[in-house]
Amino acid sequence: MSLAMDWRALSDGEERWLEARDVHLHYGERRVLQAVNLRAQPGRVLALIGPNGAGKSSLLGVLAGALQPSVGTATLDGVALERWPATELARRRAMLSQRVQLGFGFRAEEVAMLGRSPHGATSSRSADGRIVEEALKAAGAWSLFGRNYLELSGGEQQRVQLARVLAQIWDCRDAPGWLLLDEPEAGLDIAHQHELLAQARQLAGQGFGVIAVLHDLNLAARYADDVALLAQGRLVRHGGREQVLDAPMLSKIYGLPLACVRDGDGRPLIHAA
Ligand SMILES: Nc1ncnc2c1ncn2[C@@H]1O[C@H](COP(=O)(O)OP(=O)(O)OP(=O)(O)O)[C@@H](O)[C@H]1O
Repeated sequence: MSLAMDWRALSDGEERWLEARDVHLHYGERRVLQAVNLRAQPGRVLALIGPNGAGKSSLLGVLAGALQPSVGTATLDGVALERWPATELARRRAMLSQRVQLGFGFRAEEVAMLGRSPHGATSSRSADGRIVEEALKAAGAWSLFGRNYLELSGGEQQRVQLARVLAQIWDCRDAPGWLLLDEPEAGLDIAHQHELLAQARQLAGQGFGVIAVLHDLNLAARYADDVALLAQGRLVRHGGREQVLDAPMLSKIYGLPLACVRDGDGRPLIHAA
């Protein structure tokens, strides 16, 4: 994989992060997020965890610029997301949503090519074709080349969608790209779950910022650098995975007795006690 990351040469003083600043979000009368302050750093994987309905997808939507907070703001590089030109923002961050419906029988590579649409004026067809090939390979979807998307299994479709979002931010050059994943492991078998998150880790190693909503605490323990725990719309804890994946705290938040053991590499493994 070849990714140019000239942004590393930028001065340390630059605000190169994705941030929620005092974010409140309401759906009508329903209060979904309250006073959330969260800063995600490029080069790291941040897992958003918490019970059903805690507000994880909503927060991801705010950080993607897809949802406008009722109060507060989300910023990229210190600039409010709503002030970013749509095309510029699309080149910098890509979001893999939980359920992506497609009405047409596109082939897998055509779906991945949709990720290149924000680059129309600045990228050649041959460059786009090469990037789509690399993205399909990175997403474990190269074997699906030529297949009708509507005839793929849910997990196969998920891998093609991952290729689409990878293709969207593949060639970020001037600043770190951001990959926002909403329950990316849903519908994937265990091998592909680990493959996807290993890929996310690899991208973080190359300077991308990755934020993933994860229900599986052990995937978070294995692949995340940082973890943000949400409950009832509030950010309960945010920090390194060792700090946040704390069995007593998680037991309280999830309402289930949980215990923590260590795997052979010393990483926490959370299980029902
Ligand atoms: N479009 C909407 N209209 C009204 N309420 C909504 C809407 N979307 C989400 N909600 C509500 O907002 C709250 C937070 O939802 P959200 O999907 O962000 O939670 P979550 O932590 O991602 O949940 P899950 O783990 O179940 O996916 C829930 O109570 C949900 O019912």
